[in-house]
Amino acid sequence: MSYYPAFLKLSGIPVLVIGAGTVAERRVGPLLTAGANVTVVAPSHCGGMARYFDARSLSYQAKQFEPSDLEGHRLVIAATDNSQVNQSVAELCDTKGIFCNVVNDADRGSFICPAVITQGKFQVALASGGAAPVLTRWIKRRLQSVLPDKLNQLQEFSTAHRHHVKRTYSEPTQRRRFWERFFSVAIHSDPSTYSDTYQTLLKGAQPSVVTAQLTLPSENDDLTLRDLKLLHSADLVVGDLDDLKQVDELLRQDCLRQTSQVYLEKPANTLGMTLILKSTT
Ligand SMILES: C[C@@]1(CC(=O)O)C2=NC(=C\c3[nH]c(c(CCC(=O)O)c3CC(=O)O)Cc3[nH]c(c(CC(=O)O)c3CCC(=O)O)/C=C3\N/C(=C\2)[C@@H](CCC(=O)O)[C@]3(C)CC(=O)O)/[C@H]1CCC(=O)O
Ligand SMILES: NC(=O)c1ccc[n+]([C@@H]2O[C@H](COP(=O)([O-])OP(=O)(O)OC[C@H]3O[C@@H](n4cnc5c(N)ncnc54)[C@H](O)[C@@H]3O)[C@@H](O)[C@H]2O)c1
Repeated sequence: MSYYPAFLKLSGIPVLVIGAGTVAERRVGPLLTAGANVTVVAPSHCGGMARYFDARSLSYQAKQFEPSDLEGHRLVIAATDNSQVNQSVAELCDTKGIFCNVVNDADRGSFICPAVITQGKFQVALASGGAAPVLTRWIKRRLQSVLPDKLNQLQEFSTAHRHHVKRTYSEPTQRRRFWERFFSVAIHSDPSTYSDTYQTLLKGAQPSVVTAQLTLPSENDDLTLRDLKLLHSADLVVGDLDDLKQVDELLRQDCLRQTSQVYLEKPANTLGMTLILKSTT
């Protein structure tokens, strides 16, 4: 059995969270952001949970869970530190056809909560089928360091121009190609240049190749987030054999590596290389 991934619309939907510790707190923020009407039931709460108590769509009941608390709820999170309570919540939910997440046992619940990276409307959700949550968290951190930080603006720009592109290109394949070319250039650019790139590509012109000269610290641990992102975005990297070897694991598998003796002057104890970020010809 594998899980079916989906994004839920919870605006105005009553959701019950049982328990008010650190794990319940991690659930409540995203539920409120999604517009759910959240009820939290727990005899005590952690410090972080208190910041949500002023929210109009949250009600906190300082008491132990009782089966009647489930009435009227469409989604339930069993997040107490008592596995027997969590299990009986799950069983009751099963009989009532309510979807239930059990934070201490994926198998007992009917859905699991993924690790999420959010940039505006853009969401990346990750899970390991309940098998390795800490691995999931670790992969999320890795992804965060390589994802461009302007996804939000890129999404807003493409949403605003979607209908125009649809009118310009009647064929879905043409539209997809147009957007792929646009994103491949825009992802490395400042949002102020999106309009120019868009107009240029609409006219059918080829965007120019974007290059970057990097001088990097000799230890990978000292690389900045910007360096990591640039290295990961590169389609072609030109540099000394030794320098290339050192950054090899930070490059994408499909990135071309090219060794060259001729290289820019670099300070001692640094690596140097030329990155071709996107060649669209
Ligand atoms: C991804 C993330 C999302 C989130 O929770 O928001 C998440 N766990 C995270 C972190 C984390 N989890 C644990 C530790 C402490 C390390 C340790 O002590 O072991 C840490 C680290 C930390 O807290 O920093 C321990 C743990 N987790 C579960 C169990 C029970 C079990 O495995 O049986 C135990 C043992 C408990 C015990 O021993 O008592 C179960 C689940 N954890 C899930 C999600 C679901 C499966 C997701 C998947 O498929 O990968 C599921 C099934 C529950 C669910 O669906 O709710 C979040 C990263 C948040 C982020 O960084 O964004
Ligand atoms: N899913 C995850 O990511 C993850 C991570 C770490 C731990 N866990 C598991 O989640 C459980 C909860 O972790 P936590 O750190 O939030 O615990 P916590 O001790 O901080 O909070 C437990 C909460 O449950 C409430 N509670 C206890 N009995 C209750 C009852 N009968 N009715 C209503 N509320 C009740 C307490 O008042 C408290 O608010 C842990 O026991 C652990 O097994 C899950």
